[in-house]
Amino acid sequence: MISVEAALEELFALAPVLETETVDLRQAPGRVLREDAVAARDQPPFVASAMDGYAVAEAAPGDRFEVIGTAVAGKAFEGRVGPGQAVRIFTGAPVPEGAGRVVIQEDVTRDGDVITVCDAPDSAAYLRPAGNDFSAGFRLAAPLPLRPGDIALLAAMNVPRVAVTRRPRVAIIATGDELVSPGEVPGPDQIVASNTYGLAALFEAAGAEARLLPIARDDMASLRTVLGLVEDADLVVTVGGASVGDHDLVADVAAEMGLERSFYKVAMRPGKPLMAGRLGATMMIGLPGNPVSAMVCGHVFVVPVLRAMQGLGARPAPRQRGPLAHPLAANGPRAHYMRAVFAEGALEVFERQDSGLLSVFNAADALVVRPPGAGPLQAGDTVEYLPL
Ligand SMILES: Nc1nc2c(c(=O)[nH]1)N[C@H]1C(S)=C(S)[C@@H](COP(=O)(O)OP(=O)(O)OC[C@H]3O[C@@H](n4cnc5c(N)ncnc54)[C@H](O)[C@@H]3O)O[C@H]1N2
Ligand code: MOO
Repeated sequence: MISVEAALEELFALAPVLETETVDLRQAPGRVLREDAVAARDQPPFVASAMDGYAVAEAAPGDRFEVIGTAVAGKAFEGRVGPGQAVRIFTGAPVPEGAGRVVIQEDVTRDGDVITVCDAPDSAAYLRPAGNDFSAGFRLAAPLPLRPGDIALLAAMNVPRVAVTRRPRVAIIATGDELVSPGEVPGPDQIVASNTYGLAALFEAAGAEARLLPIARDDMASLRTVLGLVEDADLVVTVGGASVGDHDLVADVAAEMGLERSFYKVAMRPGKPLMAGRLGATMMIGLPGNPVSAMVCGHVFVVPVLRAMQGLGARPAPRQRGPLAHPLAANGPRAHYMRAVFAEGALEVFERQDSGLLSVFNAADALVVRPPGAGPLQAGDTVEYLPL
């Protein structure tokens, strides 16, 4: 049995960094930028008005100006504003030459082509200098997982296509005679496969392309057949059949198919019977079948692997620190990832930690991490946790 940290190192060693591809900005959200993107021009490219009003050289209370033209967003006023003159201007319009400020329309009265500034005008200039947001040469540095704000910025930079990592292709295999797919009618001894669906969602949120293969039955031939469908996946994730029971066949079949095993069994709870290796060109991770074990291992191991594959570096899932709401007993020899919820800023660890309880996992905001052999804790003590 190896530690969680050692298992992660082994997994990173198995995970290739995938090649890049160029995609349109609309296909880029959630992808990992792999080459710096550079702005070709300033934004705004000209001095722009920040408000609707009148562009003037300068203004004092009671000043009068003759309105000599109009500047709108998309069409500048071609000319100069001289002393005693004003240009009607709208938000986003280029500020005409000679103008030193914009007086907002709320601060003037207008009579025909003459405006008069009120007694106490707003003193702000309401000019946005050229390059106020960013200048030509501004760069978004890779590697970077692209969030909605990055997409907006790239569009403003006039970068229509970006180099991103190809999505990792993950094939997911559920194993077990007891399983049917959601929507099927289970027999009296059967249950509905769940964690593979949750894992597919988790992997997709981490940037992967997830494919659910048919459920493998608890016999070697069926497992062999389904493992044969993995095709061009970068990673195959099996679920269940990983433990010591007579029907836990994944390790045997994978070995027979040429698996070079990196490790089997990790000192953690839940998730002990975790396995990993290389099957031909494909990385393989065997997750335990208990629904919560599979999901916890998805967060702790598979998502960091998917991030590494996308060029984000070999790093464990980021942890945070927070106070406990109540005392916690000493931990055993395996790292314990405990389902917990935030209540008034403190972490409440659920009483029920059985790895079959998806409803509890789903109610959790956090996995409180208890290191192997950690001593008892008091209410208010700080613990590390993985946000969910
Ligand atoms: N004698 C021992 N028994 C067990 C040990 C052990 O060390 N000695 N380990 C326990 C631990 S810890 C876990 S975790 C499980 C892992 O077992 P497997 O990975 O072999 O998983 P299965 O036996 O196939 O299934 C366990 C459980 O999960 C349900 N399951 C499986 N796949 C799915 C799925 N896709 N969706 C929903 N539920 C699924 C399955 O029906 C079982 O109830 O072993 C313990 N036993
Ligand atoms: O590893 Mo098992 O996951 O403790 O339930």
